[in-house]
Amino acid sequence: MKIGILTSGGDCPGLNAVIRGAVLHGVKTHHDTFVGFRHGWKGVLTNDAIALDRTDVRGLAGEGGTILGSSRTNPLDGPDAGVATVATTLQRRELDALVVIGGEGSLAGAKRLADEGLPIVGVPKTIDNDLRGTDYTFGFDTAVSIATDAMDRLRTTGESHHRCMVAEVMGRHVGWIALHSGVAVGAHAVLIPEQRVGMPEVCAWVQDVHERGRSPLVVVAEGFIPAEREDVLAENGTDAAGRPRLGGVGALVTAEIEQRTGIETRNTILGHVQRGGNPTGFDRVLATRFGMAAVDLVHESRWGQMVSIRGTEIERVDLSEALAGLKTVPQHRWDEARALFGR
Ligand SMILES: Nc1ncnc2c1ncn2[C@@H]1O[C@H](COP(=O)(O)OP(=O)(O)OP(=O)(O)O)[C@@H](O)[C@H]1O
Ligand SMILES: O=P(O)(O)OC[C@H]1O[C@](O)(CO)[C@@H](O)[C@@H]1O
Ligand SMILES: [Mg+2]
Repeated sequence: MKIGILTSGGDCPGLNAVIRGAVLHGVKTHHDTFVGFRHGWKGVLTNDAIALDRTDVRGLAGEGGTILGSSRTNPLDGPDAGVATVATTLQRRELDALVVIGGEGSLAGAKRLADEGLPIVGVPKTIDNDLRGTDYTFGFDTAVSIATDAMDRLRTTGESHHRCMVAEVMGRHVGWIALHSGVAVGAHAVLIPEQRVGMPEVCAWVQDVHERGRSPLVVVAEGFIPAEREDVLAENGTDAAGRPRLGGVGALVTAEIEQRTGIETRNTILGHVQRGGNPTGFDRVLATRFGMAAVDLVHESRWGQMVSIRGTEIERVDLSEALAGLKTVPQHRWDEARALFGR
């Protein structure tokens, strides 16, 4: 078969490992040939693709970023977009299938195109880990590991100066990165989009820890909304796709803590560092298995499905199941973490 691949949405450690897994498995097992579309859906709309052979994916398992480039282009929106344009590119390239590696936005586009009869399968990616239908997305483990390492460092400098340290991590709609990295470093407060917490409560936790002689560490997800506010903090305009650019809630939390407790406090925004660099061993293995399984999905003509992991097994689910709302942090996981805050 002749198969197209694209990477779409925010990049994520492990994208290259998926591409490598798909190409190696397809070439070795099924004698497939591959092309990679450049810059996500944009490459499909403009018919911009490169051939991908075994030699092109050599050594890619551990490399961050994506050799294909990524974008937040919508395949169905705009004068040069639409089902017909995508179908024409697939025909011109004589492709039997398209593998879309993306988050919930990119896969929503993939589903709509598959519903129109195009031969498309999905691979779930995002550092946010917010896709349903899979226990994990690759990239999440790497982001947690980077955030954990950074916050271990914040703790030592915080202790030296007996300061409160605030770390803002990614997590647009969900708090998985904040929760896992926060628990990993023994944070004294973890603030996530799913839970409305007021600043008096956060300050009480901080004060308790400070009085015990420790340096408080507060982890805050970029999408956290303090109970005193109505909306998420997004004062940096919008991105190219028109989405509000988040960020800044760490500074707000820092200012509130200093003002209400008088404890000297410093803010650090981890930002895109969490998405860069080499994937962890866990993510390399998951991404490789996802890439291989996506090719099997193609050979079974399972259009409109994506690969997923349940426990230790790779499975397949309908995109409709994966896209039926975001996978948020459940209440019991928050309660577990919260039990360790404060006194
Ligand atoms: N329902 C939809 N149908 C078609 N395209 C969509 C839909 N929703 C979003 N998109 C397109 O998909 C692009 C990528 O979505 P988004 O920016 O959420 O990234 P993602 O693939 O979810 O990855 P991540 O959120 O991890 O960065 C959006 O910029 C938009 O152009
Ligand atoms: O790279 P950009 O466009 O600034 O997007 C940042 C967003 O992408 C993510 O990293 C992944 O969805 C979010 O956590 C974050 O809000
Ligand atoms: Mg998204």
